[in-house]
Amino acid sequence: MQRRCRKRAALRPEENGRERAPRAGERACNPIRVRPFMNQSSRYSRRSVLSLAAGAFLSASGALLPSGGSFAAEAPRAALVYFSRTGTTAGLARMVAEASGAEVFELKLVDPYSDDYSAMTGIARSERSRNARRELAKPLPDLSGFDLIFLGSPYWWGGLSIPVRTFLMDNPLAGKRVAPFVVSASSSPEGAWEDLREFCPQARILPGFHTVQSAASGARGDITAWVKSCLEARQGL
Ligand SMILES: Cc1cc2nc3c(=O)[nH]c(=O)nc-3n(C[C@H](O)[C@H](O)[C@H](O)COP(=O)(O)O)c2cc1C
Repeated sequence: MQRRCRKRAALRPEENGRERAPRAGERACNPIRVRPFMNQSSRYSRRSVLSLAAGAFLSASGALLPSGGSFAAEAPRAALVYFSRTGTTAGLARMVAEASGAEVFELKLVDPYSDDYSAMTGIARSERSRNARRELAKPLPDLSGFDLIFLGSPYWWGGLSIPVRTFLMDNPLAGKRVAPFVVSASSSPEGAWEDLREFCPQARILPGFHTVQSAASGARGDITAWVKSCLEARQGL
């Protein structure tokens, strides 16, 4: 896992931040496709009806499958919510989605920030100091059917980005397991984990993943291992 930790005093944006324009296709995350359980032309033999009935009974009674997972734990109930301004978090989100099969929701702004870093960074800093919101474009993710939420954000001014903070103000993810991943130019991610504890006091926050921007494109191995640990944590609860 990529970690480059500095003291909190160093949690400031890089003046000549090494942001870059998103690469072609970087925002195109693929939502999971759910295969229908059975197609219309399937024939319901007596045997298949019996095994369906047995499955329903075992599921209702919470019995375990031979693999060790319960029927409920087999269902894809992971979602991925992220914001990315210049594409780095989006690239990580794509890796997380591929490793987890999570359904992907990208947060977008009604009034996006300027592409010019120096023009927008002071605005974001002021928003953070005022605990201000930045309105999100609809439709917003409906996470009611999910129990594990991968949450991706760039690191802004010592914490989560304003759009992710805005999302959490309205969606504190109570009762969910939250698996955060954060990318910064150089700072330690501690402020992001602190934000999460503040905004999601009733969520179970799993150990997060952090990388610096310059290492993000090479993080596939580390982030895939992290996703696996989050999925295992989900099954154990
Ligand atoms: C408003 C703003 C504030 C930032 N603050 C920090 C910071 O405190 N520490 C840091 O290391 N990087 C900081 N950065 C750099 C971003 O974390 C970094 O460029 C990140 O990769 C951007 O992710 P994205 O491409 O998904 O938008 C900041 C960037 C912006 C735009």
